[in-house]
Amino acid sequence: MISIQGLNQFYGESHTLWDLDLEIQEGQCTVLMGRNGVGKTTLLQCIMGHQKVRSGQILLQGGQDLVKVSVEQRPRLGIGYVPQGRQIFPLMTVEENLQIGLPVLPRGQRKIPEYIFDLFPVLAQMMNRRGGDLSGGQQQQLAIGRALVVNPKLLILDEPTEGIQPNVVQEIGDIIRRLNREMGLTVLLVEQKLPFARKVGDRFCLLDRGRKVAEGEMAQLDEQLIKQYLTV
Ligand SMILES: Nc1ncnc2c1ncn2[C@@H]1O[C@H](COP(=O)(O)OP(=O)(O)OP(=O)(O)O)[C@@H](O)[C@H]1O
Repeated sequence: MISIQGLNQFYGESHTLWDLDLEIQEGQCTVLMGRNGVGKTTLLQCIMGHQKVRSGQILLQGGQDLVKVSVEQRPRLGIGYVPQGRQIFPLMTVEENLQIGLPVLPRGQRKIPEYIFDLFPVLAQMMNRRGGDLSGGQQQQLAIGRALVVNPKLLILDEPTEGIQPNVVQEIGDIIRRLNREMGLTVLLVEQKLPFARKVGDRFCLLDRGRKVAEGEMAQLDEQLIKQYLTV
């Protein structure tokens, strides 16, 4: 679905991503893992166009290079993004937060899809409440709902369980699995919690200091890799 080839990224003089290659396979849920500060968020931001890439390619199926596509165009290519920290607009209502993605859709199709309310009934109940009044878990559901408004084929999530109560974490895991396995969305997510990664992920990719150090089927993520690259 997406083929990342030879990606290098810098913050000023600081070389952050090094010659990164990664294949995001269609229909799979890939979990990007690694300790704090290894470059996971930066990689997602490069895919979304929020960070500039120094060299390398991010190829879509069909060969289009995302690096050459403007930030505004990327959601139109079927990519939904749930950023770290959710980025809900606190003074806007739930409905207005959801509507933000609508201009991406062709005229005549600019309607919040009903299935979003089937997935997250709480959003239907709280349509007129302000985003800032929602709990952390509800805001995360809103952030995922907002990303789904553009009818993505690829859903990218940056630490969707960060700062969320355990019962809601479970619910969000179930929803990501449904989106991936029942509705066929390809998923790429950053996740630090190992049980959650194992539950939702088909594949893992481990980063260390901006380089890919291991990848494979989730079952191949063994104790040695965990000790070497994940435990602190
Ligand atoms: N806007 C920025 N300007 C300069 N340096 C940055 C910027 N954002 C991140 N960095 C640095 O780049 C490196 C990679 O950060 P990044 O946030 O991508 O890592 P991460 O693996 O997502 O970490 P975390 O798990 O803590 O979110 C870190 O050393 C970080 O300090």
